[in-house]
Amino acid sequence: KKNMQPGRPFIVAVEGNIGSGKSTFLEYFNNFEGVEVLSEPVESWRNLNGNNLLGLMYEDPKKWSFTFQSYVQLTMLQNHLKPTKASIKLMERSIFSARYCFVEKMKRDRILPHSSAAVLDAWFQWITNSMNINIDLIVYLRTSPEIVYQRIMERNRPEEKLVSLEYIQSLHEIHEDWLNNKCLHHCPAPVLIINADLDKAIIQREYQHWKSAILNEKPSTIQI
Ligand SMILES: Cc1cc2cn([C@H]3C[C@H](O)[C@@H](CO)O3)c(=O)nc2[nH]1
Repeated sequence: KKNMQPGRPFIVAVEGNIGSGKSTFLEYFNNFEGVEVLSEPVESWRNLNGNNLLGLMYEDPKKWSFTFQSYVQLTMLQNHLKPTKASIKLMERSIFSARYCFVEKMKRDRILPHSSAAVLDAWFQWITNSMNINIDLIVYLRTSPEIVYQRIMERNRPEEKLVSLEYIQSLHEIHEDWLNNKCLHHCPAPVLIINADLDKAIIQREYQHWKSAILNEKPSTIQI
């Protein structure tokens, strides 16, 4: 699938649960020429003028989820709009997973009051309707909750020590609803599902197999 407007890069969003191997995926494709990788701005979430919004959110979700997700939405928008000379822009997550996965989850858990969710949604609707937030392909790193939970514990990110298996399981279900079960919500692009339970060493073969579709190298004969 060639991207429509000449001069605009082919934009890929890598989606998946916490610990699903997005960084590993991005590191692999970062080596190819013409590719610009935009990682999730976790460091900004950890330090906005001295405030660790990520930490606050995990410590007291009811109090800080709106603040955190509001800033996430801004930083993801900045990534979407960031100009690039590269022909392929690989983004870690997107403004869509912010809205349809994480905010959705917090709404369902009643962590976000409807009033706060409504404000986040008003921003999301205005942004996505008034700007060109284009994505040409979503790569869904599909995992089993138990496996990624194990990886999260081993990775040992300080803010994530409070993450429960239940949280990971429901985030998995939400990703499945969004990207695997006939796209319950608005799916902004075709979805390529990769089995990301595979071990780091083996999964490189999977990346290699899908490389031409991910890098838009030739009209992909693969029906996604
Ligand atoms: C778009 C988006 C990414 C994202 C990440 N996170 C959390 C999950 C991980 O613990 C950490 C880094 O992805 O941030 C979140 O709570 N809400 C998010 N929204």
